[in-house]
Amino acid sequence: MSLKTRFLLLAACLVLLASVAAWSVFQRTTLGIIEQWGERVAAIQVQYDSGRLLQPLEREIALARQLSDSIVLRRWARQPDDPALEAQAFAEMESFRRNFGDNSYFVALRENGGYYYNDAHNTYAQDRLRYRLRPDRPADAWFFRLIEEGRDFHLNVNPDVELGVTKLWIDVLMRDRDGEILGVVGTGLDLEAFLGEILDIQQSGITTLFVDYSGAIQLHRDRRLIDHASFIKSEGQKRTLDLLVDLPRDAEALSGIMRELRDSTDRGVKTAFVTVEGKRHLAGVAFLPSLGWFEVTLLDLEALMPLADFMPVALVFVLTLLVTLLVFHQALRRQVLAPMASLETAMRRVQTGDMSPSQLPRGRGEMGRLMDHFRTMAEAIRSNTHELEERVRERTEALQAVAVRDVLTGLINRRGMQERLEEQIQRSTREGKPFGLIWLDLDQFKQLNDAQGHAAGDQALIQVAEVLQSGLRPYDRASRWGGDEFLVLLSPCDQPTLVLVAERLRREVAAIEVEGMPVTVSVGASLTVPGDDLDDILKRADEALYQAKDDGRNLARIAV
Ligand SMILES: Nc1nc2c(ncn2[C@@H]2O[C@H](COP(=O)(O)OP(=O)(O)OP(=O)(O)O)[C@@H](O)[C@H]2O)c(=O)[nH]1
Repeated sequence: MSLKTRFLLLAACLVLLASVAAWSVFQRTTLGIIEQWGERVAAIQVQYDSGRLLQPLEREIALARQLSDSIVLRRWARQPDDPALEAQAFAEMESFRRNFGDNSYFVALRENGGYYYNDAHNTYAQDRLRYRLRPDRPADAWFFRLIEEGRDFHLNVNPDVELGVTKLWIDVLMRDRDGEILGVVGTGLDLEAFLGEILDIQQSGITTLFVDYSGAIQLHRDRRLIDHASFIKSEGQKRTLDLLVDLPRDAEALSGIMRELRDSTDRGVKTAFVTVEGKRHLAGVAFLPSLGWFEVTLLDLEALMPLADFMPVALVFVLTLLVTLLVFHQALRRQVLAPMASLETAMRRVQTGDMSPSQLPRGRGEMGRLMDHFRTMAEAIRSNTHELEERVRERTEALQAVAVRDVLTGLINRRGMQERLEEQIQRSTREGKPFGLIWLDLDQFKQLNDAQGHAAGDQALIQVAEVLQSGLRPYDRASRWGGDEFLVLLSPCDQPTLVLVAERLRREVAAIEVEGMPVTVSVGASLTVPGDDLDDILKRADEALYQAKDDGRNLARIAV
């Protein structure tokens, strides 16, 4: 796997890891924001709804209390059959009827069990005694229970059997001076109208409801959930808050909050997260001591502040990560991968022996230093290699020179002469110019060796070489062909020159004397003709030399 792939994989893994971590932090943070916001909204909503409920109710309750305190009414309650007291009481009740919000009242007397009622249309002006309350009739149980429990004030949601409507009844006990209960008075508010005013607010995601001490639902937008005449029912029969929440622990939490609020003087709002119909809700609970009720506001957090609203933030985050990855990739490519690729190419060139200077980019930091080091190293290798090559060339030339030189005489040897002859034949063929070859062989050299010793023989050879060397033109060449034989190359050359030089060389050698003994040579010379190869010319010169030997030695013979 290449470095680039590995780095990108690593970067992708890191980005992925960072994304997961960031997503979880993002979710937690947004959830935290939503929760904090929800708690504040719940508190405001609860206070707002409580205000809306209490404002109209408190007025009605105050009026009902005034009615229960009426001296006229109390006097009549003790003697309901007294027509004079009844007339006064009816007049009093009539004035209250006009003041009640629903323009209706009820008075239920303990003395005669009479239930008196008149409505907004003054329907029962002549027939206010609607019926007699009976302990054995379930519909009248509220009256007997209130008296039994001695509850001075109670709100009761219950159908009006007579009228066929459901009302929110404000029940207030009427007592005489020594506290004896005379009956129950109050008014009934049309539940539909009341709910329409207080709870039927179309605010999606917000549900407000009111529950009594025991958690039984008293007011709810969904009428089916309202628990009628809760206070006369046993625990298991009531429609309570537990029905709304999905989990038992949520119901327990809400009960706990209600207990806490009821038992403390803190009139604030307490909140808890609950699940309603599978959705997470924030429940705000407040206690309304004047009613003995609790207000519960359920906020559907997902509906009020959908997590999707935070998506642009998430999108910006993801885009930032992608841009970071891109920038990282670009930076990696520019600052590491590209210089490394150039470095690798340069190294490969050095590896293959290409020592020409490499075009490496100038870098900064570690990469720049690496480039500089490589440049210095390549330069050192280049100069060392050059020096080495130079030495090898010199040594080779020296070896070649030694290989073609005769150690004794200092002339070029047979091999050196052969090379020159090859070159000369090619040039002569190319230029069409002949060259001359003179072959010299010492006469009776064996005798000199035998008579004067080998060193004297060597001396004779050296002196002959000196004669040849000094008697030639700069572009002619003399060589020791082997033993006591010498070969002289004359180029350029013509027949007269060949004859002249061959004779001169023979004559000059003949002047040499070693250890008192004369040294002579026999000479065979030949001039090349077009088309000659080396063997042809050597053969002709050799034949001329033999001729000189045959003719008596110390003679020069020219081949024709
Ligand atoms: N001192 C010495 N003698 C050498 C050297 N190389 C060859 N010789 C001798 O040279 C002699 C050559 O003899 P030959 O060419 O056979 O005959 P020659 O005595 O010269 O007689 P001709 O050539 O017929 O006149 C031999 O005795 C060799 O030993 C050398 O480097 N130094």
